[in-house]
Amino acid sequence: MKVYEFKGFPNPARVRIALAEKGLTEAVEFVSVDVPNGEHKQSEFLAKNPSGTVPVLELDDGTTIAECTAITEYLDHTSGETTLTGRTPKERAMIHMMQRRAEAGLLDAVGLYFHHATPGLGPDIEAYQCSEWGEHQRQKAIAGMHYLNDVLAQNTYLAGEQFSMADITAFAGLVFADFAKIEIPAECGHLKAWRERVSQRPSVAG
Ligand SMILES: N[C@@H](CCC(=O)N[C@@H](CS(=O)(=O)O)C(=O)NCC(=O)O)C(=O)O
Repeated sequence: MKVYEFKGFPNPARVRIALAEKGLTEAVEFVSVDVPNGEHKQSEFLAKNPSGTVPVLELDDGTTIAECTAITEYLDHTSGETTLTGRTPKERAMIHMMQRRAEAGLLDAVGLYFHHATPGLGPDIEAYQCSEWGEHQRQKAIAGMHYLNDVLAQNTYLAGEQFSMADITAFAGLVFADFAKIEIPAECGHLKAWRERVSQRPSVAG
């Protein structure tokens, strides 16, 4: 298997954490895509992922899988118990619900702020920007942090008492927030404690 990525970027980090959690890091070849210089928008990469984003998992039979949740589903079912995406119907539903809330309410909101209200990846890649929309997304990301903080006041992890794909998404969202200079509100103590807990995991600490 190959993973096309730009190391250190938030969404590729989601797949790297999932790989490490499943003990599959050594099973893949990482292929660097020069996102800052637009390689992901060239025809050769677009043939692998028409969305023009990283990461992409390429199987040995040539199948290409984009979207971190899809890649994580594949990896989770490739090695051992489905620890990241749920073992029972209820676990799976809760994990997918909380993953989507962390993705839409934090990670993607930070991404939209980055792309629309900052220079983002530069004028050659950011073909369309709307700074007002970007600023709205920054506010949405902060609201998302407060929501996740409230969830973590009741739960050890976002979907309950076990670490899951939802936590990986939220952790990447905070990585992106740091990069975009969106601070976790001081009153979000539960979110900060959860982040510290997650950052101690071998899959995250590296
Ligand atoms: N929903 C996608 C998001 C992927 C994504 O947006 N990747 C970013 C990299 S990251 O910085 O967000 O991690 C990208 O390729 N961006 C390229 C671009 O926006 O031109 C997924 O789950 O993989």
